[in-house]
Amino acid sequence: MSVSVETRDVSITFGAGPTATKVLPSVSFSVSPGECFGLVGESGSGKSTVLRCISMLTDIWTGDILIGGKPVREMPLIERCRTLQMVFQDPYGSLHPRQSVRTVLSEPLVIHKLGDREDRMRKAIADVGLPVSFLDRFPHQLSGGQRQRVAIARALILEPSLLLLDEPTSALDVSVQAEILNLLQRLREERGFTYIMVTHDLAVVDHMCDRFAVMLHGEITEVLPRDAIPGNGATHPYARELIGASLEYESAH
Ligand SMILES: Nc1ncnc2c1ncn2[C@@H]1O[C@H](COP(=O)(O)OP(=O)(O)OP(=O)(O)O)[C@@H](O)[C@H]1O
Repeated sequence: MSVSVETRDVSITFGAGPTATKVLPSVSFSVSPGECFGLVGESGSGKSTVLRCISMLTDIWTGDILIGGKPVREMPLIERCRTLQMVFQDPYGSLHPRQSVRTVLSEPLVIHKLGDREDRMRKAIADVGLPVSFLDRFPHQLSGGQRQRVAIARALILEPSLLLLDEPTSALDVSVQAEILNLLQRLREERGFTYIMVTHDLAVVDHMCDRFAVMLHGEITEVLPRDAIPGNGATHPYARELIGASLEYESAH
């Protein structure tokens, strides 16, 4: 259940005329099947936009995005949903307050006309470490970490190969962040998922990612292996500065 991802010269401009903003001038990177690839960089550098392009949440980009060698634009919606899923930062905003966990998890199964719904939902909820009784809970009856587990279960229920993770732990308490990262790590080991993970936290990259791209003003300055973090092996000045600041912060805490 692994898939490769390739972006080639992906570019996106929001707006038109004098207010047009080129948010991504040209982004190219490759992710191997089963790899966890991080996207880091300052706020507004375009990290989430890259995920939105890959997932086709926005489709006004130019260039090529291939998933398992197939252009994502040519994938029918149904196939795309069963290949890739996204997990967002804010588990409060991403779950409908009036929908029970059962409704949240059953919706994709109904849309995709999949059978054995109860079994699939029970498996998904157990896979994210929650009791089956939680299927009958509503979001307000869940903690932030439990909500994020439900959001991950929703992403898993169609058994995708690629998860796009947009700061999946940054809205959570520090103690809960590690639990969610460990859950994501375990799921990747068990299922061989490919992950592309946006984060502003290099400690998260160090914990989770095989390689990571450092973005600045919509461009990738450098792609580095995780083990470039401890000795600050970056060569681009901005990437060196980012890693240096993170190492300084870590040593002071
Ligand atoms: N739909 C849109 N219309 C206009 N501008 C947009 C749109 N979406 C994103 N942008 C702009 O694109 C830039 C990049 O945004 P993006 O959310 O990708 O950055 P980011 O690196 O993920 O930031 P953060 O870490 O703060 O989430 C920002 O300047 C943002 O204002």
